[in-house]
Amino acid sequence: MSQFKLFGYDVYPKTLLQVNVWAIGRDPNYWHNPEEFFPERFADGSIDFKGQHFEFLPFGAGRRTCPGIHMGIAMVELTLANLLCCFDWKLPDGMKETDIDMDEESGLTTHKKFPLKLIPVRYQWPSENQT
Ligand code: HEM
Repeated sequence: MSQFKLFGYDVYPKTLLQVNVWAIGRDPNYWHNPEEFFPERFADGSIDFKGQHFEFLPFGAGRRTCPGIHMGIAMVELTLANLLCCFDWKLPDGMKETDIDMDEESGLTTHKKFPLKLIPVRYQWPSENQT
């Protein structure tokens, strides 16, 4: 790769560029209330996570995109689906939804700063009540 200019900056061969996808994913020019935890924002939209929509790149994009994308999605979906299918979830006594702290820990991967504490209540399938 030869030297080129990007937004007025000279980029030299062998320069390591890091794309700040964290900031892109919170850019108010592209996201309504970006800091709000609102997964429903994806429900009716056309934006997905496969690297074609540059405002949302959890798996990167292009030639170095994550090769484990399908395994990653399967693991997350399977785990979440089982947790939601087998249990109802309630907050500990005295805690409200607005008390949930969504702050993040910084690091190579993002973790919640304070663990989510929920109480699982085993879901009773209608067929289990039949004797
Ligand atoms: C939800 C789960 C996962 C997420 C969010 C994720 C995310 C990412 C991201 C953002 C990158 C960097 C892409 C880039 O530089 O543009 C990456 C790279 C990579 N991921 Fe994943 N990943 C996940 C699961 C997995 C799994 C399950 C595997 C393997 C079994 C895997 C293997 C890799 C490898 C080998 C790379 C380096 C690719 C390269 O540099 O050419 N990932 N991943």
